[in-house]
Amino acid sequence: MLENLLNTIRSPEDLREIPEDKLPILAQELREFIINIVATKEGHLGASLGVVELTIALHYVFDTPKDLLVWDVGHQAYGHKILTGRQEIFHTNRQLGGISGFPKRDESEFDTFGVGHSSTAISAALGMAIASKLKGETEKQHIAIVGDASIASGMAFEALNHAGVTDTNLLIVLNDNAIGIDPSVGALKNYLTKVKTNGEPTSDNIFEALNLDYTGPIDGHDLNLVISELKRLKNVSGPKLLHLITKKGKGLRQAEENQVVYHAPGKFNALTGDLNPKNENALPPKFQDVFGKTIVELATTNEKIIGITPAMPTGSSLKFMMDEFPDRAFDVGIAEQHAVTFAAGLATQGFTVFCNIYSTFLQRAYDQVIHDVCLQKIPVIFCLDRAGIVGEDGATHHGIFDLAYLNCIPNLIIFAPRNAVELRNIMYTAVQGLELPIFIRYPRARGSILDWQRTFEKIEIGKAEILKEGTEAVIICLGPISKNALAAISLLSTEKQQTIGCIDMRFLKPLDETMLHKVFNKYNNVITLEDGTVKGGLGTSVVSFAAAHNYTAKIETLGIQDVFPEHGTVDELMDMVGISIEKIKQRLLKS
Ligand SMILES: Cc1ncc(C[n+]2csc(CCOP(=O)(O)OP(=O)(O)O)c2C)c(N)n1
Ligand SMILES: CC(=O)[C@@H](O)[C@H](O)COP(=O)(O)O
Ligand SMILES: [Mg+2]
Repeated sequence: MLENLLNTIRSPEDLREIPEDKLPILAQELREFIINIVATKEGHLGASLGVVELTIALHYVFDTPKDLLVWDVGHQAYGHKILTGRQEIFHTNRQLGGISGFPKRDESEFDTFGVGHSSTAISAALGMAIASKLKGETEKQHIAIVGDASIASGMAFEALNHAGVTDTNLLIVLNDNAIGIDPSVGALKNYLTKVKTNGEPTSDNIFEALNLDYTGPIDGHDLNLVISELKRLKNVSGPKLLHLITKKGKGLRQAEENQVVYHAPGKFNALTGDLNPKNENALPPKFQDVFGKTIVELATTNEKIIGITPAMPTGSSLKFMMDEFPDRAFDVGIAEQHAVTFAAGLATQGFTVFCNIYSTFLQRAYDQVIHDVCLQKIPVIFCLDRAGIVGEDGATHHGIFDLAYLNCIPNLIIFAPRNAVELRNIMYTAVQGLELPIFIRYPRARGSILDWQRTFEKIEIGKAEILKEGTEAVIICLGPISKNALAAISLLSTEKQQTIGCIDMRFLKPLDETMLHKVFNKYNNVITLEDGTVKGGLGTSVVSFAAAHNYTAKIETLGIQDVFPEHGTVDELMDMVGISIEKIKQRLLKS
């Protein structure tokens, strides 16, 4: 029987007024609240459902916001948001102008650290703990809540290694549900499974070996037990780790049974838990599926082909290859740095390696790209999914920096396929052998071609394509965003349309200089268009080219201008940054 306890909570102070024996009722209400909103507004589901008891217990026991909670990734922090004053606006989660899907410092004083990318929480909380020590705030508690997949990442290990030699009020809560987005992998996962199976820590406890005070494993859904352990640990000095066993998706049958899908299920029926029916058969495929199916097709006839993903088999669709060729497809866990150098190592031994990483997560492995791949001209084939604006995940997840951060590195090729056929053909081309590493970037989107599985054709490296001739002005685009340019042109009067040309550069590197000479010899009005940051990307390259060759055409650069776009739909955000069809049309009317 529910008691509307949740409605009485505007801050954790209200929560602390509730008698402990009533908290399980609150847990049920909080779960229902999350389910009801995510069912219609979408977002991450399973992770937040799994930490409902932990979230209540943390805010019940600790004096938040004075005590500092740091959620790792933050996709599991919906309950935290709801209990910390955001219940009434939670329905705006991940929508334009609404609250962020992740903890964010300028959203609430309870959000102590901005997150989205994984495995940062222990470092951040340790930093806060050392700061408190230096400031003499000896009573202050610092708690990092980190998942089993995220703790296996290099950054988390680095932080554990440091934490173990400090004398700080640091508590690491390991929320172990044995899964990331996809099932967790690796030797640490096997170790944690052993600990769980035995029901007690092994004699060679890995955390104790790192000098952490280890407690667990305990049932993370036993609210009273979690509360009593947190109360006890509050009085234990030094760095400590509490190992909780939880179930991702807890409380919604389908989410418990199908944890991968219900990580972020889209819309579903809040009462039954069933996913809303989708008819995707008649739609062109997502770029990720073109990658996933094409790599299987290529690997079927070429046993040198290897596929790698750092923890995103489903999101990247490498799972198709993992099912078909398990010996040649690797999920290395949340380990982007390792994925890049591992790929390079394999490639030195004659393998043809596809390393698929979301554009935003490749930021983690920048040194590996420079030092382990490009400097040595190792021809790894990188597929950067989720390039450009990704939508509701927002600022932490947009893949808008890759063009700029790759453009300045020597010895690489950067290609943006305009459609599924080009993605397929560049993968085929890369398998034939390239002298340099290639970075193939594509968006979180569907293509536009239904019959995309055509006979493979080789793509000429560094060749741009004229999509439309004009007379006065030209839009120089990069890859899929050319769709917006062509659509914008088509909205103009027939006469105006004839004046505007459109070119898809396709390759940011090598830049098709022959094409650019033609452009600057023909047009006085040049517009560049990209779905990444202009600074350092296509816009910068075209401006530099013009300057180097003394061309005097007027150049305007459309793209993301020195801002972090927030969350919203892709269309809304493209409009805000000036690269939607409508905004391009408005710009063309001025040409
Ligand atoms: C650096 C980085 N790589 C990949 C991701 C994508 N990602 C988000 S959540 C997640 C799984 C996290 O698993 P875990 O830490 O066990 O938390 P759970 O979802 O099980 O609560 C992954 C791989 C990310 N956010 N950051
Ligand atoms: C929290 C996180 O980083 C992932 O869950 C991410 O939201 C996945 O993005 P896609 O939905 O684009 O696969
Ligand atoms: Mg997990």
